[in-house]
Amino acid sequence: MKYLSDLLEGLAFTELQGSADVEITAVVFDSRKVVAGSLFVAVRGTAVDGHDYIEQAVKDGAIAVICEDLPPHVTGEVDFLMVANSAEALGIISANFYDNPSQKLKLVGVTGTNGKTTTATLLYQLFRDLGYKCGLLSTVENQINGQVIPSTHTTPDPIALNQLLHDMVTKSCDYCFMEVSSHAVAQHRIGGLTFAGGIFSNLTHDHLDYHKTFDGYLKAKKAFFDHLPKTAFALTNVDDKNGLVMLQNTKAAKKTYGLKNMADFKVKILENQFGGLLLNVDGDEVWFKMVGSFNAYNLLAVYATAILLGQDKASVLTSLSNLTGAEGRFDYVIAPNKVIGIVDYAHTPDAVQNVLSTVHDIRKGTEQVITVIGCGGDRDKAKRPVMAKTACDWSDKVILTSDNPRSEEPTQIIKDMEAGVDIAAKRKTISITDRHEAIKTAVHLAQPGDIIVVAGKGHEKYQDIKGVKNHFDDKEELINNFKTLTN
Ligand SMILES: CC(=O)N[C@H]1[C@@H](OP(=O)(O)OP(=O)(O)OC[C@H]2O[C@@H](n3ccc(=O)[nH]c3=O)[C@H](O)[C@@H]2O)O[C@H](CO)[C@@H](O)[C@@H]1O[C@H](C)C(=O)N[C@@H](C)C(=O)N[C@H](CCC(=O)O)C(=O)O
Ligand SMILES: Nc1ncnc2c1ncn2[C@@H]1O[C@H](COP(=O)(O)OP(=O)(O)OP(=O)(O)O)[C@@H](O)[C@H]1O
Ligand SMILES: N[C@H](CCC[C@H](N)C(=O)O)C(=O)O
Ligand SMILES: [Mg+2]
Repeated sequence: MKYLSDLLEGLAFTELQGSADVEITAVVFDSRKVVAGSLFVAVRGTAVDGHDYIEQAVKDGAIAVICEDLPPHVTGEVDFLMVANSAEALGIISANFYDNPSQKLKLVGVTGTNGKTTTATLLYQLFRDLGYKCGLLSTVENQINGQVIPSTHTTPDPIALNQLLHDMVTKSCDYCFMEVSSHAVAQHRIGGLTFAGGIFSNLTHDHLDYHKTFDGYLKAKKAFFDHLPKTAFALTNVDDKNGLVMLQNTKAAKKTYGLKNMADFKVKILENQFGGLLLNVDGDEVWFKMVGSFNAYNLLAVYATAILLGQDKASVLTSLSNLTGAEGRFDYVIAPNKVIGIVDYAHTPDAVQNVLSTVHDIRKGTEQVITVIGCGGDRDKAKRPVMAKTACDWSDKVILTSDNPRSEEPTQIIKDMEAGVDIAAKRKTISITDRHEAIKTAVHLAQPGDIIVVAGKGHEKYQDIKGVKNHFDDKEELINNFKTLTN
């Protein structure tokens, strides 16, 4: 049983109208989810303002409201609590409602443009392998000790987040590894959480539709480190241009990792093949199953985190060497005629460049690289021509197609991509709007030994067209088309 007064710990409010001595049955920030006895938190969003729904929330049974401005006319016995920032208050209230679960386990957050899911998933797999009970919050899925809970966001909203952490504590988890998206930092979804550590992977072009400028995007990521407590560690990639910027104002213990620059944790790539990576990790040579130099960074970040969390080096390296990471990341299938199909979640210019340069580095000889790629609708338009150009720079043939068009016209998104393709590159490019047809065409163009890279959707099992999510699975498409080939 929770009273409003129990939820106010650590919350700075400017005014309370009412007694705070009321029992709260649920905390909600969406009026459509109000039940009798709810505390409704009115949040200003990107599309609408939650303050416009206070009246509706009260009609539906909310008995207390947190807001930045009082509504003009609300009738009934309702407590009002005024705050400077409702989104920030929602984080603190949610944590209090679930008895601050992040303080009862070790919570480690991973932020950066690319590599969050891979790093968080590897950490979860590693620590379970080392014998700990763990939770995972990721783009692909959430997990509590092997129990899968579908995920809707990279970082859930504060209520869902604290509820999941509370379930992890109930199930005796020692650790939780989570992704921290820039949207989540900007919207205070992680407000009220206590982190044991924060990891930064890299910062490249993405989400400028939301953050407007690269500097705005950088500041959102940096704010995560600015708010880490003294007791935490802040681990950054020194090879990234902004790696050290992230740590400028943190109170946490500063730690670095890198392949090129001086760092607390260092790795050297000795071999990079389809079969995996041979790395020298702080003096020890170890083979890993993960492919590509970008995964050397992910593996190093995971290794450094495990050491910072007090784990034994030999056990960590033994376990890590067997792990394969998250679904849909450099995930490959081989056809009867030896065509290789790679599904990868590369949906930023940097990720496309990384996956294709890795393929370039590890292919044996003159095999063609055929890339199938699209860009998401209702997302950063500036990355479209750059992703298409990068695909052309690193491939022998490129099929431009649809990703998740969402509310946009698929042909227009492809036109935006085509703008990045110069006249010389046009000759090796085809545009096919239907992603099924695009993958089928790639398979039919491929000669034995050729490599098809299907980029952008990775683990996703749907394609969102005009708000309807139709079943779609890149790997399944490759496998089905491969079945039509003979050896
Ligand atoms: C752009 C964005 O991030 N939007 C997120 C945001 O919603 P919003 O600000 O648009 O909300 P809104 O519709 O304007 O509503 C404002 C407020 O009014 C309330 N409301 C609204 C209508 C109503 O009838 N009653 C009511 O009370 C809403 O509940 C909300 O509190 O807050 C919501 C609750 O947390 C999120 O679900 C929603 O994610 C949308 C669905 C989304 O697609 N987000 C993506 C871009 C995202 O967050 N992606 C990142 C990953 C990015 C990466 O790859 O790095 C992620 O963490 O998943
Ligand atoms: N450390 C890295 N540096 C650069 N690119 C990477 C790195 N790790 C993975 N990638 C590329 O980025 C893609 C996405 O990786 P991953 O899912 O781990 O990132 P993410 O940060 O979780 O992405 P999202 O923000 O969409 O959840 C991979 O499929 C791969 O192409
Ligand atoms: N977390 C990323 C996912 C992009 C995946 C890609 N398939 C797309 O739909 O754009 C985003 O919200 O930008
Ligand atoms: Mg992710």
